[in-house]
Amino acid sequence: MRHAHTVEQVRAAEAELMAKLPEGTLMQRAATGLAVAISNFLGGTYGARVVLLIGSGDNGGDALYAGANLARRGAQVTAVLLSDRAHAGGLDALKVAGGRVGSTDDIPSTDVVVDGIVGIGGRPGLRAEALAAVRVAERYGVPIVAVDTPSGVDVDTGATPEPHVNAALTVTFGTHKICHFVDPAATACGPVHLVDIGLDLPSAEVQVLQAADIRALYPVPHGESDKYSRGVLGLMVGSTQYPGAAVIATAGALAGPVGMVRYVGPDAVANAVREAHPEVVGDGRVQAWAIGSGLGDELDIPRIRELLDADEPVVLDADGLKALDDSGDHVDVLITPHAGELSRLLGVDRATVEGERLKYARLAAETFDVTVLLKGATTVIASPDGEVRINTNATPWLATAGAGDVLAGLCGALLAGGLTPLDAASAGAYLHAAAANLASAGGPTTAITVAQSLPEATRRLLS
Ligand SMILES: NC(=O)C1=CN([C@@H]2O[C@H](COP(=O)(O)OP(=O)(O)OC[C@H]3O[C@@H](n4cnc5c(N)ncnc54)[C@H](OP(=O)(O)O)[C@@H]3O)[C@@H](O)[C@H]2O)[C@@H](O)CC1
Ligand SMILES: [K+]
Repeated sequence: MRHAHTVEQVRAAEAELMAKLPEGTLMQRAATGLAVAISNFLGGTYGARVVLLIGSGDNGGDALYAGANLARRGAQVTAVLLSDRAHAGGLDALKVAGGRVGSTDDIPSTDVVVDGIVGIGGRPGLRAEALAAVRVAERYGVPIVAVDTPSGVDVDTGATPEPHVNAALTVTFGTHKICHFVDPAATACGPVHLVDIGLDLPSAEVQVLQAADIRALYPVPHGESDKYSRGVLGLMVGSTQYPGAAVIATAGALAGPVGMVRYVGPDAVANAVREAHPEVVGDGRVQAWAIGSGLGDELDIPRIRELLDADEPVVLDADGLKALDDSGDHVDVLITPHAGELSRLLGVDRATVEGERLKYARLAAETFDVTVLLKGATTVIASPDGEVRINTNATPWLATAGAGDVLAGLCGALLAGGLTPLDAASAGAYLHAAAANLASAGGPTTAITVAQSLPEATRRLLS
């Protein structure tokens, strides 16, 4: 599992550790790890040209000491000072090692720009001098390695309301920060390399589950299992208007860990579902419901509300979200909106939700007392008790019609298999993305191919 802590948590852990160590130790650890990462990024240091963008704080200090390290190993290192103040010890170390102070004129011919403008002490946005330097790097296509965080992003929310650095690599220290995982800031980080500096941290605000974590959650059948004990999922999806949604959501459900799938809907749609999936049966007792994909105008809001209030857990998606209200106990409900659907639920515009995905996923979880899976390049999952998980393994090729129906069916199957809404959402998002990676292999794919790739993605996870 990977963890992301808030700035406040990092500052507290840093203060505790600094009190036990000689002054400057943490910065030396950070700078050494940064220098190694930059050297690896460049494929060597001898003769490499490095420009450091230096702000007024310790983020600049990290960059200056790393620059000194690289200069000692044969790099030509130039610091561009963007403020009246710069970390004095770091600047001395750079000069002693043979580095020099230059200007933005040095940027076009450099191999890499190191963003030491601001880190966890920064406010969103870039001041004029910093912005001008970053624009030169962008214009000349010079890659930027960000120190700790890409300057200008909002570290604790992942929002990017103003201009910011877009990094080719971010090198961070001690722990991940929320901006490393939550879009749009996560995209601005590029790959993130974590340098351990020995911080002792409390439990994290945000977690990213890895393959081993998902494997441990997945409901694997055993010798005594039968089709009922593995879980039965009811599907209330698709309509005469959108019969394909039913076929696709069923494919997602059948590729999950259920023993049986029941379909409830118009006869014509049920026939289409059974033609594609003859193993599907009709109405009866279930352990969980997946409701909503492709219901169109045929959704029966009173019936959906009955199911939301019943004991069985529910995945509520797409048109079904219209039945959600903020009264009642919905802790066993998982909703799977995209930003547009979440914006309608909360009465804010879509761009606002897209700009602050973590904030609005949490708000919806709290308002409706549900677990929220907010779909996107990085998926944000927020539970009503405040836990947050991010899924980061998706491919942009997954943005294709019907992919959400596969996810709803799969999450329903995981709920019917006995997982909590938070775990079902985590495993569902992870496996959906893993299947999409297999289906796409770097090219276009379809929702049905993603569903068909789920068994292989699951086999690879479990083996
Ligand atoms: N914590 C740890 O464990 C460790 C931390 N370490 C490192 O220290 C970094 C944090 O350093 P920090 O506290 O000195 O703050 P930092 O981010 O350099 O900002 C400094 C000043 O910049 C200014 N400023 C603000 N916004 C701005 C903007 N948009 N554009 C331009 N300027 C802006 C503002 O000052 P102002 O100019 O407003 O007076 C602010 O006070 C951390 O990210 C990591 O790299 C490691 O060395 C080791 C372990
Ligand atoms: K930075």
